[in-house]
Amino acid sequence: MSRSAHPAGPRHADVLPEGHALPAPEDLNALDPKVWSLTTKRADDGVVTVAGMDVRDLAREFGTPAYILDEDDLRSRCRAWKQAFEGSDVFYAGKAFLCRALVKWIAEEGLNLDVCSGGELAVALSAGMDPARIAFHGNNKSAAEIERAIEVGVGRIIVDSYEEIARVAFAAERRGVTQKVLVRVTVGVEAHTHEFIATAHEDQKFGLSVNDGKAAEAVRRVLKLGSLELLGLHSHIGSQIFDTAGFEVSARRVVAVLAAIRDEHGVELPEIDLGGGLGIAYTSADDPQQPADIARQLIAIVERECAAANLRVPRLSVEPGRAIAGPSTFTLYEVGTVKHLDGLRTYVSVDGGMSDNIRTALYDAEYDVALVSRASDAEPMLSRVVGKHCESGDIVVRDAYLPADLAPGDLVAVPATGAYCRSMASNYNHVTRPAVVAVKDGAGRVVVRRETEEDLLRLDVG
Ligand SMILES: Cc1ncc(COP(=O)(O)O)c(C=O)c1O
Ligand SMILES: N[C@@H](CCCC[NH3+])C(=O)O
Repeated sequence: MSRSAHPAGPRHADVLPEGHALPAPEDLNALDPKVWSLTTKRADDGVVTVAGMDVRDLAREFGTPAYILDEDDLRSRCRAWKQAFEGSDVFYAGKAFLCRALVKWIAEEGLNLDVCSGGELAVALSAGMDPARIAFHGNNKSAAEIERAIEVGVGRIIVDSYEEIARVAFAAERRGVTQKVLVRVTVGVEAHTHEFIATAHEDQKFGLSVNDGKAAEAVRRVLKLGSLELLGLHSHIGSQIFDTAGFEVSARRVVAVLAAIRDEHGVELPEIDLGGGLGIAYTSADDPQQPADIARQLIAIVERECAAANLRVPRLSVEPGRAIAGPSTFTLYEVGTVKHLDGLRTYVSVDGGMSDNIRTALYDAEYDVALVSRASDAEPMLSRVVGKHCESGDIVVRDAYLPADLAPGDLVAVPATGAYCRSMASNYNHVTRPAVVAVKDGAGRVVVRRETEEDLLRLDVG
């Protein structure tokens, strides 16, 4: 199990015991390439740079906190997925992080896009994404969202309930079109990840169960409806997964359903989508799989299972989100206060918090953190990096070592925050959400601007 995603419940004692599991790193100035983006480096003067830009200049020009997105890193991950899944389709999962610049990058790199709300669809369309390359997800799409998706011609809708099958069929019929759909099936896999982000066990809201026959009934219904074309089946077992056994079981069970459909209806469905979920390294202790490895395993299983069932091999899709966006970005914060609690730990308060990264509070996620505006030879200091919110659970990094000479005004950065941080950001305490700054070849540009108080007040029309 990953250190970054584990079952809910207390994991750390408030005070780490003697010889605790978090040894101080040998070199506090080192940046582990596993968790930092491709072009992030510590220069000879001790200051960290990304895409050739000094983090102090980034802070001066764009303010803090800021999500600093390394465009070369993100694009190189798109390419790695595209190459690994040659002959299959890669849909980037926009829920991880979505903005217009990113839509353009993934489209240029040959990826398709998975959206799961009308809002995500709107961003994609406004960036000029070809609707035919969009897959529309969601367990409770509204009638208006379905209408719009069909009106603009999204390539596929992943249907998630009986009600939705009827709604999509009706909307397509009214428009006189045939809508391509996949049925989302629940294959009964207990993915090894945090319970909130596992999605293929029986007791949950997503999909239609294979075990209790609801998936088979959904297929029957879709096949009867002339305004729907059943492309195939979809399965997504969860997120931040390191153990690939879950993906393998899922692939095997989905192919078994294809065989059952062939036996019952005499049709061989042309596609399967095995979702996203590949874990990334949040700390040096995490050891994620590479896209090429996961591709090799999945393709081999699907081919083997199809051969055994005497089925044509369907076209495969995958939907990585975190594995593409996550490692590309670090959050840059300025230290505001450093509070030493005798015999306990040091609380380092930064100028953001749970409003820009809810993952620590929500999933007990673990992160790395480093002093980036200078190097330091000071002793390691057990620290908790906390935000500025009115809440004790406002923790960004639960346990980490920072140099003991850390002081207000220093810049610290938390790596691997490109996925599910800006996209889950909030305005708690009326804190404005940070900018996303894309850096490339020695230049930075704002791709999502920082919110202002004016933005907050614009919605307050009372
Ligand atoms: C249907 C679906 N596809 C893809 C993803 C992306 O997952 P991840 O970011 O873990 O790759 C998710 C989120 O878990 C999802 O629900
Ligand atoms: N938001 C979650 C993952 C959910 C994935 C979307 N189905 C996370 O930060 O890990």
